[in-house]
Amino acid sequence: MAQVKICGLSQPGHVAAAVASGARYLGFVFFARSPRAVSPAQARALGADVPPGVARVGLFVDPDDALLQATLQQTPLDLIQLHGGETPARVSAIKALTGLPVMKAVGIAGPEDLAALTDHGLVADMLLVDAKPPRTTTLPGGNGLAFDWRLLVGRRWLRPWMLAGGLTPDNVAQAIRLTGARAVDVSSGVESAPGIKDSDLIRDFIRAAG
Ligand SMILES: O=C(O)c1ccccc1NCC(=O)[C@H](O)[C@H](O)COP(=O)(O)O
Repeated sequence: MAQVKICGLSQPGHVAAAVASGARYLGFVFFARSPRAVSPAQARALGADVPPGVARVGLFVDPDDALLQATLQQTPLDLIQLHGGETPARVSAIKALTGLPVMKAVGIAGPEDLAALTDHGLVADMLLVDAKPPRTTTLPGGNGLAFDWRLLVGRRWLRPWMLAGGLTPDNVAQAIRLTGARAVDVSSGVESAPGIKDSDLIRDFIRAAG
């Protein structure tokens, strides 16, 4: 079974549904422009009763040190997800600053984007292989768009990786079969409206990834 990360959680009932269905990672978005953004206090409450073995992931977009420190003072996190234009050097600095493992998201639109996975694989603890956002959006992720999964066939990186981008309960099994992903990440595909998670879709997604 592929491990599942449910990203952009903001309601306790959806956290409970994700945990009960077997999610291994819960994503909390600390990016003000996102419809899924939560405050550190909200994230702390959402993650308070998470059982051992389920990781609380804090998602940031080009955060400065002050934001990271202020968030971590208020919210226990197990993994930092970086979803902006962070360089490998910045990833390394954030690991040192926070003392937490870092998952670096890399947007893929074509073969020319794959080299960034190799570069980030030298420093990040995990890689998130996501669709490159379209120029028309202000959101660096969570756009519900897939990329051509065939680009990943036969590729290997130094670090564990998750597949993301446009995954749904209907296509996740095929995506896993084609790419060999051992972990998958979803946001829009388990929502009934933009930013609104749906417990039934969360359950269906995790079952389909199994
Ligand atoms: O979800 C957001 O609102 C978001 C905002 C800013 C940066 C990243 C964001 N989400 C990133 C994720 O981890 C998503 O799960 C990933 O991009 C896949 O999203 P989707 O295609 O909607 O499943």
